[in-house]
Amino acid sequence: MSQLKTVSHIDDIPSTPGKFKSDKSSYIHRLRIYSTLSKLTLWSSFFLIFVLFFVFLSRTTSPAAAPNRRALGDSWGGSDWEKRVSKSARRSTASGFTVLVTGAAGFVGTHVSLALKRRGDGVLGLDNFNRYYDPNLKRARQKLLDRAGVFIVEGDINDSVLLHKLFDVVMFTHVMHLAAQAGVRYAMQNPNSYVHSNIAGFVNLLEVCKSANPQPAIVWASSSSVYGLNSKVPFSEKDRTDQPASLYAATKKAGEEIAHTYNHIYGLSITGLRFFTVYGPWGRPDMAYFFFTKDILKGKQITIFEAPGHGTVARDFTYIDDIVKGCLGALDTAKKSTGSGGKKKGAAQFRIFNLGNTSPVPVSELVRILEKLLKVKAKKKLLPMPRNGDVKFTHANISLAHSELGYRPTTNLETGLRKFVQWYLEYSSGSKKKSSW
Ligand SMILES: O=C(O)[C@H]1O[C@H](OP(=O)(O)OP(=O)(O)OC[C@H]2O[C@@H](n3ccc(=O)[nH]c3=O)[C@H](O)[C@@H]2O)[C@H](O)[C@@H](O)[C@@H]1O
Repeated sequence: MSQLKTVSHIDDIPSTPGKFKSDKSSYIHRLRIYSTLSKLTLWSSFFLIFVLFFVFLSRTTSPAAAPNRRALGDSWGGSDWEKRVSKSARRSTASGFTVLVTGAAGFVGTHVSLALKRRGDGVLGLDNFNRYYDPNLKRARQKLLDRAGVFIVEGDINDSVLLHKLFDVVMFTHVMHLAAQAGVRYAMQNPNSYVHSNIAGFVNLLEVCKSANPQPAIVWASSSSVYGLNSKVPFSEKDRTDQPASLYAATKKAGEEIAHTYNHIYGLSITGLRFFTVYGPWGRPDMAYFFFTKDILKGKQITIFEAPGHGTVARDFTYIDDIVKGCLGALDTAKKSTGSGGKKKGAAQFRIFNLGNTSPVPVSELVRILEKLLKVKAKKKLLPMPRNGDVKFTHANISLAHSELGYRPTTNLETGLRKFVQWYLEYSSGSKKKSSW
């Protein structure tokens, strides 16, 4: 009924709206009011959504949002906390550095923090203890650092309020930036976490460093994955890095470019280190050498990727102690930043180095060594390398790191894996009940 009515009234609306006379039909007049009202409602809704969107954006990006995040669970602040921070950052030798290590509960972060503390530098850790892999392992590393006198602040590099606070409490001479979303293949499952940590988090950290007074020198972890689909080996720092094979690689490459702008505009001294498949005790359970060990011991099948035409996939596996030496070499040769309070005062150092083993090993050989060390035959399945971010091989040219940092890796894969397996067996037997890995 009502539909019919509406249609009949619509028939009354003149075809030339400009000539419409209000006194001709009160119904049409009402219709115009309704239509104006509904337009108004529509536009006010748009306006409201627009305003809400910007309120949301400012809360998530501005430093003012951080206290709310604190209320939701971050655990920092207070005088006891500040005392712990200062104590951990206190160096024990007059010439020592004061280093903020981001990602300190991570694999490389733990080893670098321990090495710095051991030689007398002041070290403060920062880590968000995310769940990318078993947090129990991160907590175990935290205990190790705690025993060595390194305190890890729990927080995210995206929290600028926290970062500013740390720089208020401690005058850092250096930042060793190792916090990142790692892993090549996981980038297809959770791309945003790479943008969040490796791009947004890095920019946030650089923003705080640039406005610190004095500015610290920064050494940070890039990746061998920036060489992407390059086929010329060994990979040199002079080679192109514009064909990444994964989003992970692309975010590390973006990090290198971002670092350059902060060096150029603000005078921050920045050194990027391209790590080549780092392995060793306290390593990452998401990496092949680690889960191959676990699966071989459990009698579970492992998958070995092959390049097209049954070709070999190889990696320049680099032992953690060699990487630590490279990191310390980079810190020791880092020149001071030249800016202060956000203003550049002169050109600052900008460097990029490969830190590899310069001796690539096929993945099938890695498995053979593990079988020998574990005394268990692996159940192997060969599969063509999926198109999920992997590259066929990596191989570092390390002559630049050798001449500038004194970097000289000394651990071959078998020696390094032996140390890893020894640690793995001890750790897994001690933490079987606590951990899921
Ligand atoms: O050097 C780097 O830049 C990168 O090294 C590793 O990445 P990746 O070399 O891919 O290390 P794994 O994931 O441990 O893989 C090692 C090798 O095992 C192979 N693999 C992996 C998984 C698997 O199930 N089967 C298999 O054959 C991969 O194709 C690769 O050749 C790290 O995971 C990255 O975070 C790091 O930045």
